[in-house]
Amino acid sequence: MSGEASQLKLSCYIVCTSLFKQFSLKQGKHTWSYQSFQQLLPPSFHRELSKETTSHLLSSLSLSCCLPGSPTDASLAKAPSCNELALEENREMEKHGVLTTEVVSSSLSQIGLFGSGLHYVYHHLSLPNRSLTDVSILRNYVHLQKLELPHNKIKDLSCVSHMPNLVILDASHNEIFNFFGFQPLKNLKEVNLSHNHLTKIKDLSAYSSLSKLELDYNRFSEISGLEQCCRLTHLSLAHNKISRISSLDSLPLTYLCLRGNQLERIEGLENLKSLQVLDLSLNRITSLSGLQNLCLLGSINLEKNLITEIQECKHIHDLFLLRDLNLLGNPVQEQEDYRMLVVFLLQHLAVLDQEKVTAEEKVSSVNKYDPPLDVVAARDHMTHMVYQLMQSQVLYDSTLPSADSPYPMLVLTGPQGCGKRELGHRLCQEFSEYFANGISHTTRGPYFGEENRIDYHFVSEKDFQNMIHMGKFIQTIHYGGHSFGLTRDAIEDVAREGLACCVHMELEGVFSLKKSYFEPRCILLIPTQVEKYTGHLKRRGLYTQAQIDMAVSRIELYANTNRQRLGFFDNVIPCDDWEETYQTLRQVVKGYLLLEEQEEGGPGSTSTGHKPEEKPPPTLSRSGSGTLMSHSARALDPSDLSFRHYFTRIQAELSPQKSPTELASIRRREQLVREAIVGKRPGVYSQLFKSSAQTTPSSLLSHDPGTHFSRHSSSDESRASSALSVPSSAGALSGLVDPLDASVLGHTLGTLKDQTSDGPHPDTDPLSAAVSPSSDRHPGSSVKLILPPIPVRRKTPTAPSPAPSPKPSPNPEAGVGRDAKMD
Ligand SMILES: Nc1ncnc2c1ncn2[C@@H]1O[C@H](COP(=O)(O)OP(=O)(O)OP(=O)(O)O)[C@@H](O)[C@H]1O
Repeated sequence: MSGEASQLKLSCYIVCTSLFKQFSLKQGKHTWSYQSFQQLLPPSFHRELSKETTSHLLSSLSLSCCLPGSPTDASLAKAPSCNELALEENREMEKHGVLTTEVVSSSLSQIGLFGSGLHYVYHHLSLPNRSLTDVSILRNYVHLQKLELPHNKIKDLSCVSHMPNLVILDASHNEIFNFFGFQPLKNLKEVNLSHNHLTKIKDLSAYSSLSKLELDYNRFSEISGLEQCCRLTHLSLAHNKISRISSLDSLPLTYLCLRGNQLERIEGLENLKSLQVLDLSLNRITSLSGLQNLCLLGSINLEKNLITEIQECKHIHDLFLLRDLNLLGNPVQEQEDYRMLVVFLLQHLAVLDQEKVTAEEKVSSVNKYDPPLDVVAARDHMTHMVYQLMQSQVLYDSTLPSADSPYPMLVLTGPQGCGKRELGHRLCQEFSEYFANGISHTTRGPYFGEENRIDYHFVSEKDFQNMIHMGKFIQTIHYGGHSFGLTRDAIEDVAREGLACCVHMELEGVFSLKKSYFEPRCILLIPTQVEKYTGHLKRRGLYTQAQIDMAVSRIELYANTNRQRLGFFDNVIPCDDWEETYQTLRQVVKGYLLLEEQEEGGPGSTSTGHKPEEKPPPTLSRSGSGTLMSHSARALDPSDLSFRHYFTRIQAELSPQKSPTELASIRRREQLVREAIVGKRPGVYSQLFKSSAQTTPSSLLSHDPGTHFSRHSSSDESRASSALSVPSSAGALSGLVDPLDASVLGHTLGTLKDQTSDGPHPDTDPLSAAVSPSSDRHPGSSVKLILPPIPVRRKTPTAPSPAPSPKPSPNPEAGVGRDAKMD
């Protein structure tokens, strides 16, 4: 048959069937003759529609037909009486739930699909809610593709065996006992047998096209027989009696519903890599374990189960496509902060417990449970500002911020135990004319060999809290279960000596300190050989494994900060070898102090190179109580020009370099001040002087938010310029110190971690090569150095030596708890 001819036949077929439907609706059962059938067709079809075709069409539509040669047209005359009888009979059958051809005829529909020249007819029979018990007549409807028989009383579906083209079958809400009680149909894709009386899933391997299977509200107690359904993507077995998930392992399921069963654990789903929607509501599940591999999962319904722990969410923490989670009706909901914690743990969620997760919820959960460093610092800073403002105001004259150069501070930062404290002490000892330690307070007890007011001010938690409420602190942090904080008095003590303050602290402390009006120089000391660093921490014998892990994990935090915040650290120094680190550090500091050339200046110059007339007042002494004996009377004496020069110089040297814009601004302001003083232009500055003369001490403190902002905006600029100046300041070290390339550090740290299993190779280690100063190793640096916890000389300062190298502790016991530096 040519393509054109077959197309024509198909068209005839569509027309015939629709005519048939019209007539059967109007006239009940008819007996059709070939002629009468032809009369109904448009003339264009007459030639093409042969007797055979007509016969075939009519029989396939279950029409009783009278073709020429068999019963004649004359028989039509008798038809009405036959019909009446038949109608009566049909009514009787319908009463007993038997499906009749009339009912089928009235419900049958064909949907013609036309597209790109392809004509296709889709046979659809829908008979819902008819109280049907017997549908055996359907065996004649071999062309059916979609059969819907829901809400009837059907027990037997064997007629379906005669429908080789059937694609969709809905026999839900019936009385079927026999699971798939019909012959395998290779085209069958979707089957709904929900709400029946099925008890056992039989082997469905012959139903090779099956993709959707709904078996809710039956009596299944186990899942089986589906193993070979290699196209099954949608499976629903809600409200059965299933107590174990099994036999689903190899299926390409994207949707699985096991709502309302008797499941106690999630199992057997590990390999359902395509699963996107999972409904396990109304079960007895206690843990989310078993879901961790389902990386395409977007929706999980666990409503009304027995999940009690929020920590269970860790099992689905890495499901990055998960958007919808329902834990309504689980005991876990009773827990405090439940919603915020879940939102925090599952940041990708868009809907939790049927309620949209807002961006605000996500931000506040992060700020609460894992606040970014900026947030921690801002909170800390705000707390201390508020408490300070609540006190009667004291004028801290020594550290009072000046318009041009802030009070000089040097911060050594890096992960715990990286040696920054000892390095700071040694630095203050060597450069005692410039620096003294700013001593923090802590609530932790002293380690063996540590001394109160030298290593820390050791205080109780209660005292620490009182001090916070008294507005004593500039910044505090909570680290390793203890509180640490730097007081304004600690800095003021140093400043009154006319010295710059050197402090050591963790990264959060630096962030917080930088929020205050202080603009510290900040040096990052970072371990680059993780194994060596870990070994060093272990040897100290002070830390638990968890503390060591935390310290090690924070290396990445420092490296990231260095990578992401250009200029945050003024210098980065690897600290794998204590002696080398110190040599690098002192060179960096000498670079800050511009001491290089003067040191080379010949026999007349001092160890640190400053000119005799610029030397500050005599070396520091301590009172018996351990506090610094103040020289502040002399130091702050405005008539003492030598100090003023010295102090201004230190300030200038330690403060970050000014950008051309800042310098221009300063010059403009100086000009205005000069003019105001000589009475030339009584402009803005005379007003400023007037108001500042009238200001209360509190407004003189930089707590004034306005002051803060203006200073910070300028300080940001200057910090940016200081960032740019890092290479140049390192360059000033005549090639001794290579400024660390942040990207190299980040990269090499990663590489290093990979290498740790093989153990570090200090000599060939590319990381060491990348970050270590280009200077040769200090003589003796390979010797295992044993430092006393506190260098003895720090307590009774003597004249600084050029490069005091750490010596073994005179008291061997002093080394306990503070073992050799990283060798
Ligand atoms: N005021 C402060 N602000 C922020 N961090 C601080 C402060 N004081 C101390 N720290 C830091 O807290 C961490 C814990 O201090 P602790 O004295 O217990 O460390 P440690 O074990 O002695 O190691 P380290 O040798 O690094 O000081 C250290 O990294 C320390 O530098």
